[in-house]
Amino acid sequence: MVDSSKDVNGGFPGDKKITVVFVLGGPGSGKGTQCAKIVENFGFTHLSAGDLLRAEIKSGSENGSMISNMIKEGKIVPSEVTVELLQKAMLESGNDKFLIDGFPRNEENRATFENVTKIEPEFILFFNCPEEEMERRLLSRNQGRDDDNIETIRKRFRVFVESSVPVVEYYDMKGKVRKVDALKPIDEVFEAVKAVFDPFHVKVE
Ligand SMILES: Nc1ncnc2c1ncn2[C@@H]1O[C@H](COP(=O)(O)OP(=O)(O)O)[C@@H](O)[C@H]1O
Ligand SMILES: Nc1ccn([C@@H]2O[C@H](COP(=O)(O)OP(=O)(O)O)[C@@H](O)[C@H]2O)c(=O)n1
Ligand SMILES: [Mg+2]
Repeated sequence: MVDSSKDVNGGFPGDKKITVVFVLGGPGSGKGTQCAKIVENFGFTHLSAGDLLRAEIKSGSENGSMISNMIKEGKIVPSEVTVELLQKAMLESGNDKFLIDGFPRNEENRATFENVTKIEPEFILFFNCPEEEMERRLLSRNQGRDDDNIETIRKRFRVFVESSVPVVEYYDMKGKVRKVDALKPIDEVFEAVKAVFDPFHVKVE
């Protein structure tokens, strides 16, 4: 018998509704920082595409050196790799609500996720931040990342403007973008983030 639920639910078991929020914004805009706070306050699982790719390098996967080279150059890793990692993490989590951070970063990311999972995001949380502030934050992030050097940062900003902003514009045309001023202090940014999540009644006590 053909299980048609697979076609409408991205391979997730049964007909459980899957809620996905894409969290976008330039490098250093505060996506990871705010996602951690959303997880503390609401019942979401945080999946950072960049973290999953870095974990894949560490695991000694055959794609490791390709991923590592692309990250050092600030380039976007082929979508089939990233979408597979995201889908695996979603299934393993057992949750039905996901913050997908740093994805989709280009049209190919967006189309591949849509084709593979058939999931349409609930909304896009977008952190708006000037480049000079993002540059300052990245240069003092101190997480030992190979790509937080000024040369790679400039490349990442360029990729953001050329490839990622068009994805945000695509969703903006659909009325799905919730834009937040990310230049403010962390707690003030989170106040604005909470206002975006509250109407969705997803808070867990
Ligand atoms: N609103 C903020 N004001 C000042 N610094 C911030 C703010 N949000 C995040 N940071 C800091 O900036 C750096 C980048 O934040 P991060 O959350 O890793 O951004 P992203 O995931 O978008 O690259 C981190 O060192 C973080 O502590
Ligand atoms: N969807 C994605 C997300 C990240 N990446 C790669 O991972 C790098 C770091 O992404 P990240 O989201 O951790 O970076 P930040 O925006 O958090 O600083 C990107 O510059 C890309 O090289 C990717 O190829 N595809
Ligand atoms: Mg991040």
